Parts: sequence; C-alpha cells; structure tokens
Amino acid sequence: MALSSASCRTVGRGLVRGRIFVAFRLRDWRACSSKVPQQASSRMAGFKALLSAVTGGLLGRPRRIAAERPPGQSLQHLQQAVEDARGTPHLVSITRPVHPPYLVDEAGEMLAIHPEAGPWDVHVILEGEPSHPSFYAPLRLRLRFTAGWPSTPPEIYIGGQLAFALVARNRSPPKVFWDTFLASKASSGPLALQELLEHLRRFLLEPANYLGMPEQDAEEGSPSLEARRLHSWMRDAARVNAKRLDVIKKYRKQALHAQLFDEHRPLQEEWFVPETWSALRALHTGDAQLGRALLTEHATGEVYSFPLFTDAFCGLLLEEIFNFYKSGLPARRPNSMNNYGIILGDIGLEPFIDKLQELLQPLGQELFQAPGSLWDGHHCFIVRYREGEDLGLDMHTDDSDVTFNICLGLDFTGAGLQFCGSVGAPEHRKHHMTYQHRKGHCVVHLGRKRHGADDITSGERLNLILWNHSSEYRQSRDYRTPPYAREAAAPDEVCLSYTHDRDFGAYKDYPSGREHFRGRGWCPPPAAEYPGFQSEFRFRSPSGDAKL
Ligand SMILES: O=C(O)CCC(=O)C(=O)O
Ligand SMILES: [Fe+2]
Repeated sequence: MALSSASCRTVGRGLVRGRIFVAFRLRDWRACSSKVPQQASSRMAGFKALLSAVTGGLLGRPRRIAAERPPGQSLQHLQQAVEDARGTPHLVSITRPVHPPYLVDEAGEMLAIHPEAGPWDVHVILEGEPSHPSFYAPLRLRLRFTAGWPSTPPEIYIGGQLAFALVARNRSPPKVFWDTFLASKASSGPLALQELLEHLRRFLLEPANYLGMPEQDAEEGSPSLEARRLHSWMRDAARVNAKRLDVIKKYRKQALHAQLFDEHRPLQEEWFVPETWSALRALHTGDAQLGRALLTEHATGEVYSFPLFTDAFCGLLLEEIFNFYKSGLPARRPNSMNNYGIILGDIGLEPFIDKLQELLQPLGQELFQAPGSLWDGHHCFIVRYREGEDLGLDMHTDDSDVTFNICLGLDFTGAGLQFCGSVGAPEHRKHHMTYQHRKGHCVVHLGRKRHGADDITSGERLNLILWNHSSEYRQSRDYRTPPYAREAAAPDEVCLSYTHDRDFGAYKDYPSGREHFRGRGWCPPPAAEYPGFQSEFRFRSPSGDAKL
C-alpha cells in the first residue's frame, strides 16, 4: 500500500484535535495538496451560538471518565465490544475496528497513525424508525475509539444524508448527548458499545424525548424557550428529510430492480468486470499489486482509468434511471452546470452508492493517499448529454477530493473528457490529455484537476459521477490553504472556462446564452496572472457592448 513506513517519520506522540496518538509525520503525502481554501462558515457560527443557548455549549468533546489502558488491551476490548454489539437492536451492520491511515492535527498537518496504538474506526449502520416519514432511512455512524476505550467514549461522526436536530455541520453528537448518556449510566464502570448505540439512536430519532424535554403541545404550562427551540429544529430536520424521502418512498414502489435499493444486499459480483472485482477485493486485503495491474495511467499520479461495470449492469442501471425519468417524480439537479442529471441518493440509491464507495476506497487510497482515504461522504449523480439538452460541460474542478466517472452508454460520438492541470499549479490551464469514454469504464481523478466535457456530436451519453469527500482530509493545511502558483503562460483554449475565467472573452466568444458570465470569473486570481495576462475587458463582447 502507498502508506509504507518508509514514507513516514515518527514524531512520537502527536496531538490530533485534543487527542494524543502515536503518530508519524507524513512527508510524501504533502505533495497531494488540493483545492481552494474552504470558506469559514458564518452559518455554522450562528448555529453553534444557538445550540449553546439551549444547553450551554453542546459542541464539546466527550469527557474522559477514567484512565486509559495499554493499547493492546484496548484493541482486544474493542474487538470484543464489537462482537458483543452484534446483538444490538436495529443493527444493520458493524465493521471490525481498523486504524485510520492518517489523522490531521490542530495545525492542519497530516500524521500517520501507528497501527497498534489506535485510534481505530468502527462503521455502524442502524435502522431508522420504519414508521416515521422523516426518519425511516438508516443511520450511518463512524465511531473512532482511542486506546482509552472502554473508559473513554469514542468520537462519533454521523454520516449519510439525513438531517437531525442538534447535530451541527461537523456531524457529531453534541455535548448534551454525552452528558445525558453518561449521567444515565447506573455505575461509572466501563462503557458498553451496545448501550451507546441504543442511546445514540434514540437521541437522533427523538431528541426531545431522549433529553427529557416536555412534549411541544403539552397542555400543562407553556414549554420553555429551550423546548420550543428544540422542537422547531426537529420540525426543520423532519421537513428536510421528508422532502427527499417522500420521492424515495414513491419511487421505491415503481422501481424495476429492487436489488439496487436493498440496504441489506451486498454488491453483486456479476455487476463487475471479473478481473476488476478480484483486484478490488485483493486491495481490500492489502494486495496493491493486482490493483495497479488493472489501471491505465493517463496523467502521472492524477488520472487513471479501468474497466468496472459489465455491459449488462450498465444496461440494468440505465433501465432504472430511465424508469425514474419516466416516473415524472421531482429530482434535484446535481449542480448548477447540469440541467438534466439526477442525484442518485435522492431516488433511493444511497445504500448502493455507499457500498460502491466502500468497494473503491482502497483504490482511492492506493492512488491518491490523503485525499483518497477516509471517505465519509459522497455526492453521486448522473450526467446526461444529448441533442436539445446539455451537450457538454464547461471546464471546472469538482467539489470532491477524488472523483470516479463511469460511462454507462449509450451510443455517442464526441463528448470526450478534456483534462488540464490542477488548480493552483503553474500549468492549471494547460492541456494534459483527452479521455474518450467507453461504456462500463471508469476514469478516476483528483477533484482539483481541471476538466470539462466536449459537446456531444451524435447520440446520447449518460455517466455515473461519484464525488468522494474526506472530512479528515478537508481539515488539513494541504486542503485548506494550498499554494497557488502564478500561471506559467497563457492558457490553452481548450482549458478555458466561461464560468470561471477572467480572460475567457479575450480568447473566445461566450457561448450563446452564457454571455452573462462575462466579468464574473475569478481565475486566475490577480496574484497568479501569467506574464502578459489578457483581461477580457479589453475586448468587445459579440453583442457589441464596449467592455473597456
Ligand atoms: O461528462 C463527464 O464525463 C464529466 C462530468 C463531470 O466532470 C462532472 O459532472 O463533474
Ligand atoms: Fe467534474
């Protein structure tokens, strides 16, 4: 695997967001820097303030309740706890503990973790509430245990697309949950994983009830401000979920291929090209050799492709997608540049995408290290190009750490995928290569790599796009404040973006209907302008407006 001890230097015990771990400083992963800095979220700040108002600081860390044990013993305890937790009511699945390949410290530096010292991640899926219109979907959790287990509670990340009251954008249970949970324990003895999972499920599904807040419509006396606020957040979360789940529920009754939607059913081997299936399974057991053998490398360390789905499975998936289009049910568009795609999580395919992401995760780690590791979120959608609809896609980078792009068919000409440089690199807008899509094949690249689809010239193309997110990686300095170099030279025309570039109009006419983008571009930022930068304002727009 890419993370060999040769690539790491031990720095002893590192501090990772308040927790101490035995760690290595990652040297070569630093090269995998990415993306434009994330905006600090003022909405988050507002939400935190509101939460604090209710419970006096909900966002704290779980408190440590006893001394830590030696690591070996903790892992054994944890393995035993996972076995014991297999009897938890409403449990769909629980994984064995695995140590994360790296963590990010408070300064944003990535540290590789010593496998024997922890922490260890356990992934859990719990059933939602089957009879509840807004919370019937499964709950997806990642629990991160330190060597302090079973005295110290794990950090919890609440994955999936459900909205919950009292869960902030960092997707962790608030301090009030931990306080209530720990106070409910009869003794101060070690924690039981099953008990924790049961409490967490109750808290997520019925927070007011779990926290002992009065019912909103209680006749006797007026509910407190805290209770009213909590109920209003619960209504908001329920509304957000209900909107999405309503479509999913309705479509479920019309779906053609039930096996695609079944939470409990694993991915079926016959959906995948046999050699790829074997290679991906081998990667899961640490055999990188086989994984590498199936790849074509198109741009060193940045763009690869491999056969993934069989023709039969592409046909099956497309049948389902076309059936959804035919249903007339409302669908959100995947992004502002795409008018005919659909988000697969919105039609009930979140479990399928979770499993696909899990299958592909070791490949991501092998190819891209930090941005390819610890994926805990995704955005997965269909893009569709044909005459009379979207023909192609403007140059852009993805809001993903690593993107998989799988062609499902149909027959088409044109619609090649152009790759340029990575955002912030001197050759950001220099052409690298053209990738020709093939049915069933997957092209995988870093999200920060500039790319765009040529116009289709005949037929129709539909692709499944899987954007993978790693919340751990997104805390790193490499992600948050990547270097942004001056462009080495004028851009290649094929790499120009009418949506993003400040000099598009200096080289090309704006496409019809896209003229309003003139003057809105941000790229290159002034400090990164190439020598002799051509501002589009020195040129006339085709409509004849002087743009000086
Ligand atoms: O059509 C393609 O192959 C590219 C799609 C894409 O890059 C995107 O949707 O982000
Ligand atoms: Fe893209």
